[in-house]
Amino acid sequence: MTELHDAEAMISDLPPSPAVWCSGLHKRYRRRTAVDGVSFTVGRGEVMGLLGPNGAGKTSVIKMLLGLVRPDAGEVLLLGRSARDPRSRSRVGYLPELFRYQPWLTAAEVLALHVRLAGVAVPEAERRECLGTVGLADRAGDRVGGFSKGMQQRLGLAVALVARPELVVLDEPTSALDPVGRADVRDLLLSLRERGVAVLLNSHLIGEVERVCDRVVILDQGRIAASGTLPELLGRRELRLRLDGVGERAAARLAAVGRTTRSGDAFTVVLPAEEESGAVPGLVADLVGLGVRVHAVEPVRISLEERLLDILRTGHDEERP
Ligand SMILES: Nc1ncnc2c1ncn2[C@@H]1O[C@H](COP(=O)(O)OP(=O)(O)OP(=O)(O)O)[C@@H](O)[C@H]1O
Repeated sequence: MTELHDAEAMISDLPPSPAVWCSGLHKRYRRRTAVDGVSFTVGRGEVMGLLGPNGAGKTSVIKMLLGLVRPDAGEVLLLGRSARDPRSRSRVGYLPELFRYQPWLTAAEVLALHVRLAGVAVPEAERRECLGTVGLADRAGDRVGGFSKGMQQRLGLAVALVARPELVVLDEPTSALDPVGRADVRDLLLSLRERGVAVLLNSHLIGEVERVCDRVVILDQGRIAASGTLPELLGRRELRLRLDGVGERAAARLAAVGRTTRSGDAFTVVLPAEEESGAVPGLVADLVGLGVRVHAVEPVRISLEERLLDILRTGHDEERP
């Protein structure tokens, strides 16, 4: 008995298992490899963004995580349990990319149905509040068949949230929403994080991902092209210059600072991570000394969109080993 209590005490002292843990996921559809060795974790209370071009494998990964598509290889644990275990599934909320709800049911009935399916007791007042959170408070008694696409997506969000999930997986949750609806979803994601709910968000709206996500995984052709926290991914700074009269020695001086690209008189130099505060004034002084005319100098931190395009163009994340 004491030993059992000791074991329970030891387990309760352990940090909670990640919301999502997956390792070596592979999926082929006939000859086409859709997902090729994808591994990542989503911590409890973490908002993680999945980014990548059309066909990169994002939805396939999500479906494998949720047990909706069987991986050819790889392992998945949701909330510390197998993805097929009903005990983990009942604590996961999911909004699919292509959503459709029973058109003959009212919004309130759809929520009641999903609460029953999840096997969780959620009082009616709480279900109504959930509809209010997604802006459907006054449509609870209306049939879903008469809802606009955006309203159906809002209902889908309510379905994903209503059974008090510990992990919420949202596949393009704002694709049908108006700008106000998008801003509402952003607030919703932040409030989920505050409550310790983990979120996996697949979205093409990079600005949205940049605002709400703690960490990002970038998929390209079924593989992880880059991943990290936003500061890790965006930590890179660049120096943008407009110069004329750049000869060989000046070009070499620019290249000595970092990788340099040129488009006409516009030069972009990647600044090293451990850039000394004197590096930029020193460079400008040297360029002037080499006869270069300096029209503009602007150090910038790149946006997630620029970073994403850069990673997808070069095929890998040059910042990381
Ligand atoms: N059921 C299927 N049968 C055959 N091929 C599939 C199937 N589902 C996905 N694929 C293929 O797998 C690849 C990845 O598709 P997936 O839907 O996972 O990409 P995605 O990153 O979610 O794309 P998007 O941003 O366009 O939604 C694509 O080449 C797609 O054609």
